[in-house]
Amino acid sequence: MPESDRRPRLTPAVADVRRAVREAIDDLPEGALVLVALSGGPDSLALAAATAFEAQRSGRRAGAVVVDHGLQPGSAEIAERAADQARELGLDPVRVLPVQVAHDGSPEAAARQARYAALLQARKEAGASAVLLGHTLDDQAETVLIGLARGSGPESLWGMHPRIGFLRRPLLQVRRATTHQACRDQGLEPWSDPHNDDDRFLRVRVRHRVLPMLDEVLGGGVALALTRTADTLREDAEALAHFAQEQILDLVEHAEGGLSLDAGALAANPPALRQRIIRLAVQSEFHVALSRQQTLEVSRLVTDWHGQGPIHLPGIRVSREGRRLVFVAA
Ligand SMILES: Nc1ncnc2c1ncn2[C@@H]1O[C@H](COP(=O)(O)OP(=O)(O)OP(=O)(O)O)[C@@H](O)[C@H]1O
Repeated sequence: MPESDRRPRLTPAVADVRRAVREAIDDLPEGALVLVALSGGPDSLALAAATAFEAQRSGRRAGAVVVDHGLQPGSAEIAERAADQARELGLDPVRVLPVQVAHDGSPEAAARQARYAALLQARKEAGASAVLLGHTLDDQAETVLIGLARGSGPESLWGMHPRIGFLRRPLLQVRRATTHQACRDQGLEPWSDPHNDDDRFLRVRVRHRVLPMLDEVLGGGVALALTRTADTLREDAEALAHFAQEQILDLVEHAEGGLSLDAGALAANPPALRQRIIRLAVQSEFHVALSRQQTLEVSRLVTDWHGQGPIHLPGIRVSREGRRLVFVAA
């Protein structure tokens, strides 16, 4: 490509991606290092270019980590090519990390687990303040839709968190079309992952068939509506989690082999909060995640108690003893 075509141009797409990155790293101190998780695909390549620019502009440092899952022939070359692109963009340090992907269960889940472990380890070793991931608004919409279809509870509808621990996802409000355009505008040539067109993957079918069909039938903007819903749900859920955490400190008493909660105070809470407190108590004491059905059963010992006997959950006995709801290991 002629040198003149590679010169970064400030087009609307480039500006959008840069703005998203600027907002995502705004709270970090001068001199802080951020690492871009770079697959070489268009989303993370656009993210890398914007991060290189924004970090330099604001006196911060930006590096990149490319994980080589070793799952397909030539993966090491693909990873090296992405690393070279990152170096050309001025990112430093740039590391390629080969990982071992476990062979039991779903290969995608195993690859994801190995990737996140490697990214967080790399962050630690480099002393970086954050790792930036290239998930876009379209990825979020797909995640929400898949969660909704699986019926795996409200948590699956929250979508991906914009910030969780050291991980940040600056592009969750940016369309995939924008990152692709930003790459073209800057003369960047992303790697095209053949998996992204492989219809055997549920996510690919949702991307190529379901979302376009929903757009056609329901009118455009479905992806945006899905992500907005996820944001609202997540914010509400975070508020409930906060209140549950706060309340549990007042309601709980620890005892030999378990704990008890003040049933009267628990009953005074709205159902959503009451159920969360029950789940949180069980999770923290017994490391068990109660299903909705189990939680409702326990909740009835609080709101609908007329002397009935204990409930037996796997490894836990729950009973009502006067004003207290008692959980003991069984
Ligand atoms: N091999 C990898 N090395 C480092 N980071 C990765 C790798 N694969 C994915 N990621 C990170 O996770 C994000 C989401 O991954 P996903 O698999 O959905 O994207 P992709 O199709 O590989 O490519 P991209 O999102 O870069 O266009 C990427 O944007 C990137 O930040």
